[in-house]
Amino acid sequence: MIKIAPSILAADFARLAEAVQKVEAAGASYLHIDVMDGHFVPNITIGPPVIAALRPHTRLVFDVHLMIAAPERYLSDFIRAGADILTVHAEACIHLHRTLGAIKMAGVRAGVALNPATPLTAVEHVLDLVDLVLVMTVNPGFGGQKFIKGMLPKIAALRALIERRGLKAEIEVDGGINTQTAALAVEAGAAVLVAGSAVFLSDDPGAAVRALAAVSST
Ligand SMILES: O=C(CO)[C@@H](O)[C@H](O)COP(=O)(O)O
Ligand SMILES: [Fe+2]
Repeated sequence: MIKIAPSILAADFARLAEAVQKVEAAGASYLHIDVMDGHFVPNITIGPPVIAALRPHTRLVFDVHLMIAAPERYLSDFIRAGADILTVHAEACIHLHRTLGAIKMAGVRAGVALNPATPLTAVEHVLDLVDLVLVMTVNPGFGGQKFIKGMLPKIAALRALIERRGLKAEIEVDGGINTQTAALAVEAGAAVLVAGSAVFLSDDPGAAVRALAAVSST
């Protein structure tokens, strides 16, 4: 089963609870929350207080994508705020193995993300530690960018590697996902689709979630 993870980056920040309830009712699995610090990426978004404020409004799994430098400094703040999955960038962690171990030790799911230019070898030695690998299909920092098709072979190679090693990590794709690119990503091996603009900039976010789920299962 393919999972849909709407990204609130494209939602109206003044009406987040309402936006989240719409996608939950439409059958979304995860709520993708993009945290940016203005250092690791050239943009600043939200932090733990906004996540904590949203937590009582939904039962969706909070899939927190940390686009921040040295994320190990803030793991406990995000867990306390309500994160269920904490994904750190391989490029942002000097001690990636230690950071992923700390996330698991804290009792939440661990994810590792890869920028488009980062090869799979960067996560080869931590794959057994993670619940999720996030393959960025745009350069992180902004919503509304164009899907990079050159990432499809990377997704396929990751899928093969995970299967060959008998691991359970989910492959999540993030950036430029719409009904067309969703089909390509799923065909390559993705199991979780993040979508911001395609969901929250549409007139009917619930219908957009259902459309993505329908495309990806055909
Ligand atoms: O992490 C990011 C961007 O850095 C994403 O999660 C975006 O929020 C996806 O937005 P769309 O490309 O779907 O508009
Ligand atoms: Fe993201």
